[in-house]
Amino acid sequence: MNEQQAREEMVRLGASFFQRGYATGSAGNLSMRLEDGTLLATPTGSCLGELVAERLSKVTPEGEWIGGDKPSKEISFHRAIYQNNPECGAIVHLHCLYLTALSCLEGLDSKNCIRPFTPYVVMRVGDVPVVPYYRPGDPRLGEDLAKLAPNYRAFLLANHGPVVVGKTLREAADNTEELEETARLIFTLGDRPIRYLTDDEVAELRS
Ligand SMILES: O=C(CO)COP(=O)(O)O
Ligand SMILES: [Zn+2]
Repeated sequence: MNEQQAREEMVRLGASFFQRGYATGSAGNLSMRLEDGTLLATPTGSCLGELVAERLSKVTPEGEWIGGDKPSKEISFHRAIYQNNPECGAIVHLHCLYLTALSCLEGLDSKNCIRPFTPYVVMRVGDVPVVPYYRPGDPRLGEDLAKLAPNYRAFLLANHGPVVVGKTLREAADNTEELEETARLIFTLGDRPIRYLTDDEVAELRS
């Protein structure tokens, strides 16, 4: 995918998230790694429903802003993930309703906040560790994500929302939606006893 195609894909998927209620107001940010290693990211304060291809931010892997509008305040955690996961080609961060609600619960398992009860999360994403709460834009988000990045494809920022990686923006978007639907199932099931997948069932999905 060339740079122009990447820009158009980011605008299209941002609008798709916004139109379907996964993104509201100016919350959330998206990024992609271009073929030459530079990063394309949504500008700070931008509405994902109204992105403009020519105004998307360009940033070097070292963090220098080289084009477009001022990048997201979370660009440092996006960079931290790219630097520590060579397979990562795109990142989605949203404040979508159910995953953000999950991120506000006490007592989450910080190694994996979504104990498997449906197969697709296991097949597409795997375990989802929790990053402790820091204010948006805090450099400690990047420090913690840098350590987790080599081993996971999604993360939940406590009291904030999900961060999901993919080889492509499409893959990161699909995985975000899978996780959001799973969080919705968690709240839909509520206090009813869940039959979680057994260790053998999870192992079969991972193999
Ligand atoms: O989600 C956000 C902060 O966590 C939005 O911030 P930006 O508008 O700077 O991308
Ligand atoms: Zn955020």
